[in-house]
Amino acid sequence: MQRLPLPLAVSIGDPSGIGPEIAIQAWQQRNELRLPAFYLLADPALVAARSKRIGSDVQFAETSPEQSTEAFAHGLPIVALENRLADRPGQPDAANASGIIEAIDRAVEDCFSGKAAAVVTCPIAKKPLYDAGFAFPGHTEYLAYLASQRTGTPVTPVMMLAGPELRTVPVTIHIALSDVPKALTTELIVETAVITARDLQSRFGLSNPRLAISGLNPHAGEDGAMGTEDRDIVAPAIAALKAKGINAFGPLPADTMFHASARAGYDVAICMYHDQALIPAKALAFDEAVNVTLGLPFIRTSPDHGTAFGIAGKGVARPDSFIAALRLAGQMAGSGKMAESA
Ligand SMILES: NC(=O)c1ccc[n+]([C@@H]2O[C@H](COP(=O)([O-])OP(=O)(O)OC[C@H]3O[C@@H](n4cnc5c(N)ncnc54)[C@H](O)[C@@H]3O)[C@@H](O)[C@H]2O)c1
Ligand SMILES: N[C@H](C(=O)O)[C@H](O)COP(=O)(O)O
Repeated sequence: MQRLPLPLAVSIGDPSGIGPEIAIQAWQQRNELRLPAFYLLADPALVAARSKRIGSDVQFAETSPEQSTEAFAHGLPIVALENRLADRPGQPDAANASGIIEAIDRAVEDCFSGKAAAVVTCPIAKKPLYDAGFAFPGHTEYLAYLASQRTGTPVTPVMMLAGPELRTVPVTIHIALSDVPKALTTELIVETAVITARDLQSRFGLSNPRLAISGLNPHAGEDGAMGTEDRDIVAPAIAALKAKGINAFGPLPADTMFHASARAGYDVAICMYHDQALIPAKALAFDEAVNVTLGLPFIRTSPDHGTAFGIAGKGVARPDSFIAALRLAGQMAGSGKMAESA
């Protein structure tokens, strides 16, 4: 008997966002797009209610991770959460936090226990989770926490946005812009770049990845005339990376490193703060880019967009970035073979 590939574990994200409907749409396109098998960790009642709301005739298969690859052919596999989730599109509610977090926890645990090949997360909104006491800036940091709890080893996560024409990594992530200069250290840049280079080799098959390192200030500081961080913090990090044999160069002025011919010169842009990295990635490929967490002992991808509360429940959300996240997770897991559907 041929063994079926391990499925991807998809966490439902914030149920008031578009997560349920992009998962439904992706499953409906599974055959034409030859998507890897996945199951949705969710409240089945929420997914059924959202399906009805958007006028979808999707079939469901309430199942277990172990049975989900087989079930994938016939219905959207749902692995039921213990917590209930309400179908109130566009109205985030801290009362859903337990279910949102349970879905993430179980997806990670399914990877560690060999039931799933990777974690794919639907978007969460940070504020309702913070209001419920969630102490992590986002998935990226929470997944690293779960990994270090599970393995007993500290884990530093790195956020990478990966699109067809550009990969970017923010060194500092979910912090206020005013806090960036204080948080930016030579050590943090080096650690982020080392993890990025290592994972591009091991998980993306790039034997000698080229890392373009941005500056922080306009014109990368213009020799200290517009800020000293580029000279005093970023440049020493690049020297340290070169000394480790990593193909890193910069600091590059951020405004001129993303045009087409500049992009041809590197495999990833290491940027100093969130928007410096995410604006070019999303501007170039909002419907195709994928958020990947590097540095984890398991694979995690996510669409590049958020909860899109304004369009949730209307049936107009595009599933493309989520589909790209499924595909990339499948490729990274090396499944190669896609689950055949009936
Ligand atoms: N992976 C994640 O969990 C993740 C990623 C990004 C943002 N967020 C969170 O999402 C929330 C909302 O963030 P935001 O408003 O800045 O960004 P957003 O991506 O949710 O929405 C930005 C704009 O793009 C549109 N849009 C987003 N996804 C779309 C899709 N699939 N199809 C069609 N249109 C789409 C929205 O309607 C909106 O106009 C925030 O709380 C943020 O923290 C979560
Ligand atoms: N910074 C990400 C983005 O804007 O796409 C997003 O908030 C997701 O972060 P997590 O994957 O850490 O939740």
